[in-house]
Amino acid sequence: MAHKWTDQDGRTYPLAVPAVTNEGTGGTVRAYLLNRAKPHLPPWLGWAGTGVAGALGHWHWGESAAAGVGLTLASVALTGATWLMGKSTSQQRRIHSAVTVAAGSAWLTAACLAGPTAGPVDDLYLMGGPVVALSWNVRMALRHNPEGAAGGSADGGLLEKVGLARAQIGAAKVEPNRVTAPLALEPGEQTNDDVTKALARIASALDLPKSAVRYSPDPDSERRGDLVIVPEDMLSEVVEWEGPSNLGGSIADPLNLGRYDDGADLLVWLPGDPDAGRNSTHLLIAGGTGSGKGDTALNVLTEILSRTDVVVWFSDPKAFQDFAPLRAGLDWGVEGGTPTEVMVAGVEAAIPARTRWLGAHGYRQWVPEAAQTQNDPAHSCRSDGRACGCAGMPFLVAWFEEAANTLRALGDDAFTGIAQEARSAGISLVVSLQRPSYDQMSTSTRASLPSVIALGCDPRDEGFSLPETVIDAGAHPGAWGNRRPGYCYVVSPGIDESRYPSPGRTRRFTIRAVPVMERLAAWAQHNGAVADPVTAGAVSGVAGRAYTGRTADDNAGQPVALRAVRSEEDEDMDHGGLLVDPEDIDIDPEAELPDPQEGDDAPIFGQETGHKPSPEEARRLFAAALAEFEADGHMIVGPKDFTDWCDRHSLSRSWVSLRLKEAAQEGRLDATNATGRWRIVPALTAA
Ligand SMILES: Nc1ncnc2c1ncn2[C@@H]1O[C@H](COP(=O)(O)OP(=O)(O)OP(=O)(O)O)[C@@H](O)[C@H]1O
Repeated sequence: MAHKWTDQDGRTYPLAVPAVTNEGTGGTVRAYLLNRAKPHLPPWLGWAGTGVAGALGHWHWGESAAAGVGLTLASVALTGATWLMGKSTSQQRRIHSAVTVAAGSAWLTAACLAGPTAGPVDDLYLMGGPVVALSWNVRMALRHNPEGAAGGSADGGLLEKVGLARAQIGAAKVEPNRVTAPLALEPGEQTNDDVTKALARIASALDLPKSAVRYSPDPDSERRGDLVIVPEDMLSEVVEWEGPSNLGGSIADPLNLGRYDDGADLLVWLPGDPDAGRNSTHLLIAGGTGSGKGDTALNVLTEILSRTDVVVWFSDPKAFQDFAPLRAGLDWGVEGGTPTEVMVAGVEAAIPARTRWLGAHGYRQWVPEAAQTQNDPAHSCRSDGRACGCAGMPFLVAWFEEAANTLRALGDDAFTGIAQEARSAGISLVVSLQRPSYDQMSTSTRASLPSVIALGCDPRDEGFSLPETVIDAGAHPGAWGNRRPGYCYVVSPGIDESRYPSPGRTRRFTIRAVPVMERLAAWAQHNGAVADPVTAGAVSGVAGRAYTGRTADDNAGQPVALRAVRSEEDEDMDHGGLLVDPEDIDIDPEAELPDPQEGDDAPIFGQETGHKPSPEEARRLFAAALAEFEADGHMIVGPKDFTDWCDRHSLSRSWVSLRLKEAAQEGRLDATNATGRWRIVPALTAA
């Protein structure tokens, strides 16, 4: 009979599976029932066979004593063999098999020797046989129960195939392109680790990529968790950046960097949130060459610059190759080398000043209200409890592009210290690396960056980018290399931990994005925050003119607060004072300061070579050189910066080295974390 189905429009389709229909012949129904009953027949055939064997055995061996001994021994041996062979199966099945064989062979022995109808032998056959056969039928029926109610796994053998037999899958939650199945493992036998080790095999069994299968262990149980399967890669479509997600919002609002593979927004928070019990964080952007690190950084930076209560200090040794269109929106932008060292010193100086200010205004950590004028008596620094009206303090993002050299020069302890203290000062550090590996950044420095955007990398570097637990749960940025630009895993406070192993993708920046970025930078210049007097004062105290507020070539856009600081500086100068860190107040920077006039008269450059200056003249030249460096904003110096100068004045670098130490004792210089490098203490009277 042909099985067909006709739809409402009269179209006919062949049916792949033979259907049982009401109009079917008796033959069809019989065949169906026989088909269903077939698997249950073997125990009954065994019962019938044992009966026949008993009758034949009695006819043959009924009178033989030797046969009696042989049959008994054979029965014991068969039962023992069954028990031994059942070792690899479940305990329950082993006992069931052994009891069946023992009962069958004992009855057969009795039937052969005494006769199948003697005494209770026939009754035992008629009552015991069907019970044993039925027990096997029941066992089979339960094993095929589609709900898995009897304890077998209902995964169609998948878990057995991947070595997780006896684990149980609960009711799966099915969403578009995502199946989440709770998994319960065999108590005492299996652990969550066994599942993470089996993830690649599960992906293979399902014919999916490794990254499509993840496991989120239940933090409260070593044998429970969620198996998440995302069959289709919904991230393959490239999404271009068209503009910031929340122009004019607060930095406390999430930064929207792209999307996850289920279409959800990829969000990151930099400041903490006391209500949510979340701390502020520092962010590492890690990815191999061509992984889309540059575009990812642009996603982060454009989001930050679109908020009104944050300022950004940005160091880029690659001369703003990628970030040029946004430069005007930065409060301070520097290139690599010494200016970056100065920026690090600036951050170090800003930390205590900002922490003090936050504490004085009753903030335990930075919150958006701290960025507003302090009109709330609850956040007053006045002792009489009235509102103080102090200018607000915007959040500060200090960003170090391609930071490996900077961090190495700074040293682990110094960086760890800065990172730790910055969080309570309303400062987030953002660090990007050329290559995510431990030869670029030490373990302890890595550990002080709690958040990461991990883009494609070399498989050997996965352990650097992501925490082990996230890799175990199925995250593999190494599988992408540079073939999937913008694909990333994000680990950061505020994101549900079960999301950590889910891949996301940031947006792509093309040439079309450039004018939009330029408009954003111009917008930020006029609508974004400017450094508050406390931060600007602290950084000017170490960076002097190197700190520009906004960018070096943007005097018109100099922030209002900074202008205020500058005029305070002028006042200080009138009174012969200096704007210095309170800690430095007892240093007398006047001690060996060059006379500016004299400095002008004594040209640093253009001296006749070969003329060796007198010791007094040499010292004067040296002081003038320091003043010149300062005027240029070259605030961190070491002997190597004096190489040309030494040649011109026939002085040695070791002489310079000694003078530098001397100047440090006199307070003109301050030690940095790098040996032989000194920070010029600004002498605002110079130049
Ligand atoms: N989210 C994305 N979607 C699609 N393509 C992207 C995405 N991000 C970046 N790309 C593309 O991938 C390529 C490499 O990106 P990018 O230059 O940002 O990588 P990189 O990691 O910064 O590399 P390098 O370290 O060499 O500068 C570029 O052609 C870029 O347009």
